[in-house]
Amino acid sequence: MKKIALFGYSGHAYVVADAIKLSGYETVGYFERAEAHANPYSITYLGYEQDEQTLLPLRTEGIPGIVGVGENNIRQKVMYFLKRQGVNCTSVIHPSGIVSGVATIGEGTFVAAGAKVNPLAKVGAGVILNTGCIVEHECSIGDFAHIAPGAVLAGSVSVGEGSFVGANAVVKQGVRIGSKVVVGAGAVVLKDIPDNQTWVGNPAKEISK
Ligand SMILES: CC(=O)SCCNC(=O)CCNC(=O)[C@H](O)C(C)(C)COP(=O)(O)OP(=O)(O)OC[C@H]1O[C@@H](n2cnc3c(N)ncnc32)[C@H](O)[C@@H]1OP(=O)(O)O
Repeated sequence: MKKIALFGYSGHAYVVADAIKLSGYETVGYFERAEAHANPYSITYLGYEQDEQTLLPLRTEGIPGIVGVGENNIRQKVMYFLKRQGVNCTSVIHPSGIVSGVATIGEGTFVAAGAKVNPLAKVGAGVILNTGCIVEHECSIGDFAHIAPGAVLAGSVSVGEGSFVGANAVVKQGVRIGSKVVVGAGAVVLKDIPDNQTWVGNPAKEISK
């Protein structure tokens, strides 16, 4: 059975833990700053990844990890740290997630239950494709982005690095969303969005942060 380590153990990490279990991996344990009070998956606590030696068993045995942190910046920082420490991240796809055979998914990317990734989509590293989202044909999603539950990206949409597309948002075909953008829940995005902006509503418009 393939082994994997989980980084983070709350909220989003529970969703990842569920998918890991259903995907037939053996979770060797979780890493967190301190042992979690709740342990719904009865996973062994392996320590804080920043403490020397805690990652040694993963390095020695070549066991990959996945970072179960919803916040894009933090997920990126932890993944970069792990890479520097010689620990690779791997993607996890829930058994009910559907990824086209001609789509690509980067390392450490999580595809949640019911998410669909259609042909020729290119999904970067450390991305969250959350529950039931749709990434249509030829979309391009930058590293460390998060497509929230139920969001729909129509054909050939691009989403920049570190951007967040909120729950049930809809993005019209061909629209280009920049980096570090926030699209609010339920937004309907009809126009390109420059980097670092927050857009909400239908039709979506910018709000100042
Ligand atoms: C598994 C998971 O849980 S994944 C996470 C899923 N969560 C989501 O999708 C939530 C996404 N977040 C949002 O939609 C947030 O409201 C944000 C990020 C867009 C804005 O949050 P904030 O910066 O805190 O803005 P704030 O709540 O102060 O609202 C600012 C204004 O925008 C409006 N607004 C905020 N969000 C939305 C929205 N989604 N749609 C329409 N209007 C909105 C507010 O009503 C407010 O308007 P007002 O100034 O006229 O009163």
